[in-house]
Amino acid sequence: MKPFVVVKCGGATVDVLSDEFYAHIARLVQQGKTPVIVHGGGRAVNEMLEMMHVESTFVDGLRRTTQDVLNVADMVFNGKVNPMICAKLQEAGLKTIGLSGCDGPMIKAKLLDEEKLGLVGKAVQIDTALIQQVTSIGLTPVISPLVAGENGARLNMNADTATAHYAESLGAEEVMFVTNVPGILQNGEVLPYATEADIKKMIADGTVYGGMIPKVKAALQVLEGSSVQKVTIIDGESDQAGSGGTTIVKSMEGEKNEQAPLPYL
Ligand SMILES: Nc1ncnc2c1ncn2[C@@H]1O[C@H](COP(=O)(O)OP(=O)(O)O)[C@@H](O)[C@H]1O
Ligand SMILES: CC(=O)N[C@@H](CCC(=O)OP(=O)(O)O)C(=O)O
Repeated sequence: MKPFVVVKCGGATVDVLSDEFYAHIARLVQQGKTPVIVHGGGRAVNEMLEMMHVESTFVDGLRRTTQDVLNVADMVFNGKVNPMICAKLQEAGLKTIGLSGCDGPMIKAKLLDEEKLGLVGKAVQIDTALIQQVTSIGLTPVISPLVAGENGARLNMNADTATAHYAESLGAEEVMFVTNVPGILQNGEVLPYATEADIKKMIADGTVYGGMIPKVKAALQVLEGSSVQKVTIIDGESDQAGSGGTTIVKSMEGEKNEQAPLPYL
């Protein structure tokens, strides 16, 4: 089977992803890889919520989701962002299928912490057979971050977290978190590498905050006991899409990436 490369398109950058980004995804297919696109859309949801005068707040980078917020999020993710990414990938020469975690369902979830976060899901069962099936007939799946709750309910899930679940379940080779910054920044500089210990320290001292928190946690989750060999946080707006950024590694000993890093810091 062709190796899966899971690419998360962040909502902070999704409207302005460079043509080079989409060309990079098309090249992955030519190179015999199977890209799976998971997208966010947090910024577009914020804009729509503001227009509709619906309030929403974040706790450690996760959106507190009321039923009204969920309805708007569903409309924006599945009615706007997902078809837009599909159309761009089609322009780059790929055949696509738009999905959400509710299809299949691929992700079944229970409430993570109803009091604190409302209708946000925590995965209880992940089944990526649907991804295997659609990719086997040459389609590139583009997946929005809603997941299945109980009795047909939909729940919201951070797209970075959903990405980690899909990557682990698929046994992906590589995961790329594409966002609006050129990697993890520390004192204004991009870190070429970050270990688990660095990340814990940077969350504790506030260097990593907000939407970067679920991203680095998801990055560490996929490195934990799965087949994923390379996890990067990269900028999707530049014409260098697909290269550079911060590579997340478990630790510097036993480093498995082909580009052996220099002694860290
Ligand atoms: N150390 C850091 N380095 C870079 N960005 C950071 C850092 N800490 C927090 N951030 C914030 O995280 C944001 C990316 O997360 P988010 O807005 O959720 O993006 P996305 O929509 O791509 O998931 C950046 O735009 C930046 O504001
Ligand atoms: C629970 C939760 O936080 N859900 C996110 C899902 C979208 C997302 O993760 O979008 P980004 O990629 O833009 O961050 C939200 O509603 O914003």
